[in-house]
Amino acid sequence: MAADRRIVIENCAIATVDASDTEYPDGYLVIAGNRVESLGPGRAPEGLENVVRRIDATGHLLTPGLVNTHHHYYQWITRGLATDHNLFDWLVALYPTWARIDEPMVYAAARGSLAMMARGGVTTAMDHHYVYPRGSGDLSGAIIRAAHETGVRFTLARGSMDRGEKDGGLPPDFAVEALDDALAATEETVRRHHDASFGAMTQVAVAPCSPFSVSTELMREGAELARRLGVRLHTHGSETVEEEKFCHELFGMGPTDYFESTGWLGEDVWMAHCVHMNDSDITAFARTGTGVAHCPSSNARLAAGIARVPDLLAAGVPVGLGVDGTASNESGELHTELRNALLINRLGAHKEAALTARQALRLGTYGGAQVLGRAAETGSLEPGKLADLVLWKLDTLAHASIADPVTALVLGAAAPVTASFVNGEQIVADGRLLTVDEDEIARATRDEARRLARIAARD
Ligand SMILES: Nc1nc2[nH]c(O)nc2c(=O)[nH]1
Repeated sequence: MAADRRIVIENCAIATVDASDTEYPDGYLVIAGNRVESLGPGRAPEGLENVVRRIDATGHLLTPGLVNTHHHYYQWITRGLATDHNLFDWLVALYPTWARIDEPMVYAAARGSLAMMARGGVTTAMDHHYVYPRGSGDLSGAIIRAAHETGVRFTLARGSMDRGEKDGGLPPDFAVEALDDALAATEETVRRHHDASFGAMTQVAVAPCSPFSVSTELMREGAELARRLGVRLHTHGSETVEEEKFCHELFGMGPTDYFESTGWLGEDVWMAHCVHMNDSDITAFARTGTGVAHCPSSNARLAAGIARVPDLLAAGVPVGLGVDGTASNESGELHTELRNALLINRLGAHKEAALTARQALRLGTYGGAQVLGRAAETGSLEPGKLADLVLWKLDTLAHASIADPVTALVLGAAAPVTASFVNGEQIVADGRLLTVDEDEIARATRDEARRLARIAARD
């Protein structure tokens, strides 16, 4: 894209989610090339050159694009199973099916997961993929291809499991990789796909799965690998009481102390869930700058509990939002997680003082960019940052009578996306993806879900 091609968006409310939470009830934003050039109250400045498009956004709220910080795309083809289980029982029920996935299945599932999020305003996505059956093909390559086709900014968290049942782990032995294979494949994925430059569309993180599916050696050596290669670290942590018990029994300490002992606290680390954290765990996260991916719907679906998000934020811990895998959050949408984060946290200790609508929007945008290490590039609307942004239609039956647009977005029904831009390129128009064919993806994911179910039933 030529650097000076301009798109002007006018006549909308704007929530910038900058450090001062600046908002304009009626404002404009100018995109130049792939960046936000200017924004403010009233009309755009006169005399701008190379304006290729003007969008009259009357009735809309403009926000930064949403950032998803935790997901497992392959689960798109195992949704709606083991619906009344807690985490460990759910995993034990699903591992045997997951261990049969192959490249076409993972590609289809990734396309489904990405399409669902992108049409709902996600502009930066991630996938924590940790199931790599022997001979299943280039799964990481397939996921990255799907993200590229969808047009979102993307982090692949290259996951791994090497602690099978025979080593006291939860997954069956046939579902895990050998330690050296996992490390070598992770390093190769980083070397092939990670782009460290400003505005990168693809990044890779090192992401062993969870304390009960990964050896202590893989945790330690994974951390060393990530730091040698200069990439981020991601894992599941403190999700359930069962995990806490597992850590005490096997390692003689709770999950946070275990993570610290293996090199897993730091500014380059973010962890999914973090539900069962005591005060000293929260202090350790704050002291080290470790980030959290809060997944309210999944935590409710698996009866994991309520993360202490207000305490994490008060302590200064970076917190973003996560859909989590769609086998534990069948909706697969992130914009509804803003609402769920607010509502679920009000059921916790802080009650009505838990989270405001603006804090929920910040979790889903700037907070997510922070935990993915990309806050200098995306997550807020500021001159010089990447033009990753969403126009939410709020003059609908569902929203028009709510005066405050941020409240309408967060507490109202899921708002339609009129336009979504990544890097200044439009990927959604009137709720439909411009980059991929949603109906074709729906058919492909149905077919691959059926093929996987047949193979799993046969083996
Ligand atoms: N919610 C989830 N938690 C997990 N822990 C683990 O080891 N795997 C998972 C998962 O797929 N979802």
